[in-house]
Parts: sequence; C-alpha cells; structure tokens
Amino acid sequence: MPAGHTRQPRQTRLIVSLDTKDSGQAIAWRDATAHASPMVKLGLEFTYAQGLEAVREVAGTRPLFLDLKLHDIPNTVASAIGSLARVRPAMLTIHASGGRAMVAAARRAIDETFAEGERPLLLAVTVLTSLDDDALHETGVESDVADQVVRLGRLAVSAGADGLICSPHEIRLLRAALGDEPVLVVPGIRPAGSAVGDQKRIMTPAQAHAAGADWIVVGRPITRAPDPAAAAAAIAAELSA
Ligand SMILES: O=C(O)c1cc(=O)[nH]c(=O)n1[C@@H]1O[C@H](COP(=O)(O)O)[C@@H](O)[C@H]1O
Repeated sequence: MPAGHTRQPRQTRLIVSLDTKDSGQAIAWRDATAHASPMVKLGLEFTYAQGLEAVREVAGTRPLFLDLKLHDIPNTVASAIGSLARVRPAMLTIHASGGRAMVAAARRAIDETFAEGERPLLLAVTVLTSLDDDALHETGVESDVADQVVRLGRLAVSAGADGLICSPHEIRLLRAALGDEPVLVVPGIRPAGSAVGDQKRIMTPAQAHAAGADWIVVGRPITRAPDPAAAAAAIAAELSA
C-alpha cells in the first residue's frame, strides 16, 4: 500500500439465518428482513424438515447461502455437492476438519458441476462458535481455539476453499495469516444486551465489522425479536455507522 494511503474500511454485510422448520415462517422472516439481508440463509433445520425443493422456493430469486456443513469422506462430500447443484446455491459450507482431501474434493466437485460464473463460494467452517478452549480440548485437540482456527483456515484455503466461517475473535488472526482475499463469514454475533444462548465466542455487529468481517450471520437475535424487521435494520445500521 503506498505511503499515506489509508485502507478503506471493509464493507460488512448481514446475512439473516432463517432457522425454522416451517416454510411460511421462513418466507415471513425472509421478506421482513429483505431490506437488510442481501442473502437468504437456510440450514440443517429447514432442509431436513422441508427438503431441497422448499429450499429453492424460499430462496426465490435471491442468492442462497445453503449451510449444510458437509463433513464426510471425500467421495461422499463431492457426490453430495453434485446433488445440491439443482438448488443453485451462492454459498455452501463444509467442515475444514474433514481434512485436505475432503476440501479438495469439494473444490473439484464445484468446479466440475457448476458453470463458471455460477459456482457457489466454498466456505469451510473452522471451529464452531459454540466451542471454547475447554470444549475443544475435550475433543482431543490440544491447541487453543485461536491456533486451531488458523491451522484449519490455512489448510482449507490452500486446499481450495474460497472462504472461512470463524468467530469474530479470530478475524484479525486469519487476516494476518491469510491476507484479505479469503471471504470471512462470521456467526457468533450478539448485539449488546441480546441473549447469548449456546454461542461461546461472540462479539457485537460493530465489533465484527471493525475486525474485518465480510459477512456476519445472525439468527435468533433477529428471528426471536418482537420485531424482526426492526432488529435486522438496527444491525444493518450498526454495520454502516
Ligand atoms: O456455519 C454456520 O453458519 C455456523 C458456524 C458456526 O461456527 N456457528 C454458527 O452459529 N453457525 C450458524 O450461524 C447461525 C447462528 O445463529 P444464532 O446463534 O441464532 O445467531 C446458525 O444458523 C448456525 O448454524
């Protein structure tokens, strides 16, 4: 960067997570938050309850973040991505802890299945935001969360992931390790005063923006709010303040 040049703050956008079993509810939240969330995110709860046809219907003409967190042997993950092609996702998730061969197989499956220009971003979950150091150690991982996120982040990006899912606490570490290019999608977001629930590594929308998130993912603080449209608008305003 030339001397004297100040880097523009990165734009951070909101994705509302439509976590419900019910199509009518998902559509109501989608429409109530459309002004604030450019992407429609559907995950395991909705997809297992309603199936892929309903996923496509709820996404409608909007870009779809399909969060199914694939984690299996490379052949199965690659084949599953082939089966997901018909819902035309704009973003897909896998678990980085599935290992290099699995991430690389997902990359190849996307490149072979989707035409150029229609390929979803391949996002690798590093360490779930519901885990803290103790919970991670209990699984047999001796590293602390921060080190494990950077290790898995390097592995996933070098194996072909376009971006990573991480908590807001690891954004700066990942930017220092991997630069500006990987897309960082960040759940574990809690506006000041909202219920934390099962999340462990949290920050406010403004803090995640300041740290350099490309996207923040917010579910219950919006969908369980008395007025989801107003809650989403308030978060979007926090991101552009
Ligand atoms: O892949 C994800 O989106 C994800 C990864 C992660 O580490 N933590 C995490 O919370 N998520 C998802 O982000 C959303 C967060 O929802 P809330 O905790 O209700 O805001 C849920 O749909 C989670 O499945």
